Amino acid sequence: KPKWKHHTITYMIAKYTPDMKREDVEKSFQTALKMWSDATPLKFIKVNHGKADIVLSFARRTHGDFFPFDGPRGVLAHAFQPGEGMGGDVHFDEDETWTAGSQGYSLFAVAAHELGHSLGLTHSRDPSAIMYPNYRYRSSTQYSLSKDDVLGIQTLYG
Ligand SMILES: CC(C)C[C@H](C(=O)NO)C(=O)N[C@@H](CC(N)=O)C(=O)NCc1cccc(N)c1
Ligand SMILES: [Ca+2]
Ligand SMILES: [Zn+2]
Ligand SMILES: [Zn+2]
Repeated sequence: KPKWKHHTITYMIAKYTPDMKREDVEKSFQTALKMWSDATPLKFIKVNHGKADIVLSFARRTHGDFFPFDGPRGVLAHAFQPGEGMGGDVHFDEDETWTAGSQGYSLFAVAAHELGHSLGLTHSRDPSAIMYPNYRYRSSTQYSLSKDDVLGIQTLYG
């Protein structure tokens, strides 16, 4: 199972969404990353240019990989498992409405799920897990990883 060999992982926001304020995009990613770093020895460092392990961006339809997005709804985002180049990167479908509130899709909730993939996790059958395949709105305040998520991530980086 692919995983990051180093425990300090860099991330970069290559493109923002016009749906949200920049600081809300950054806060959504920061909160999602903190959930995973709280359950592991991993540390996440934001870099603003150059190389990064995890590159986060928004795109619609065909966008330079073999996984074109599908317009509104359906696929919301995808992430590549740990590795060189595109490994770890996350793409969010710009044809969705991204939000820090509750109208549209919660960028925090989707980022938390996608970053699980970026760290090496696959989908879970546990409906309470963030790695469950289907989206469920979660506000970033009263939200934590399920036992299944913690078990999964600690198997990789425990
Ligand atoms: C086959 C994959 C490319 C599907 C894609 C996904 O799982 N990305 O990680 C995806 O966007 N799945 C949707 C399925 C759906 N529209 O309900 C999803 O919401 N995944 C993100 C998500 C967000 C928050 C929580 C959970 N459990 C899942
Ligand atoms: Ca879509
Ligand atoms: Zn993509
Ligand atoms: Zn997924």
